[in-house]
Amino acid sequence: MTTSPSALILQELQQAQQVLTDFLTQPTTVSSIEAAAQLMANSLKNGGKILSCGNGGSMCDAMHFAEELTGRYRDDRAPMAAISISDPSHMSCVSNDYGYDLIFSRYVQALVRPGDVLLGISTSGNSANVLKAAEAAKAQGAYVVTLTGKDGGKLAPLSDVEIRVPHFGYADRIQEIHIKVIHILILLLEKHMA
Ligand SMILES: O=C(CO)[C@@H](O)[C@H](O)[C@H](O)[C@H](O)COP(=O)(O)O
Ligand SMILES: [Zn+2]
Repeated sequence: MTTSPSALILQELQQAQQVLTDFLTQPTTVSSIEAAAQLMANSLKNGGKILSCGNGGSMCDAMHFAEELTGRYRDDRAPMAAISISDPSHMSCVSNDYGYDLIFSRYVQALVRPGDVLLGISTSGNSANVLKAAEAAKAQGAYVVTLTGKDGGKLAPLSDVEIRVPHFGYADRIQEIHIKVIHILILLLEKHMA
């Protein structure tokens, strides 16, 4: 029996609601978002910057995060120092010459300085290029904030602050929460920096 479009729509929305409820009731959720915003604000106040990275939809989230800091979120305010690792010419060069796993870490090595923050986004917590970026950031003396899913994967132990969506299904449900967290982080950063 095939599912009707209306049943499918309801099923998708209800599942999204359940994933949000599970995230809300997870004991670490509020404190981890608060800690991530504090870490980022301290870095910016000390002249640092935030780099963000991820694959596929999570690259779009990394770009979304950075552009709302350099550009604008809700209201007018001073720009904040953030950049997503998403330059296609850099990514094609590094994947062609060194391998796809190094596209983010090489950028981190080039630009990240002690006290900066890397925001690594991975729904599985296991994408090799995000893991290598986190390792490179730590080696440069920077902090690592992560948005993960499932059990946090190998990215969890590399994180100074991990914000995890404990959903074990498809990536899209996890990403839907990640974008909410990204907007909350920006809201908190604006309060810290005001
Ligand atoms: O946007 C989506 C799924 O919603 C996809 O493009 C997804 O981001 C890609 O499959 C990524 O490669 C998944 O990587 P990750 O989240 O496991 O690190
Ligand atoms: Zn998607």
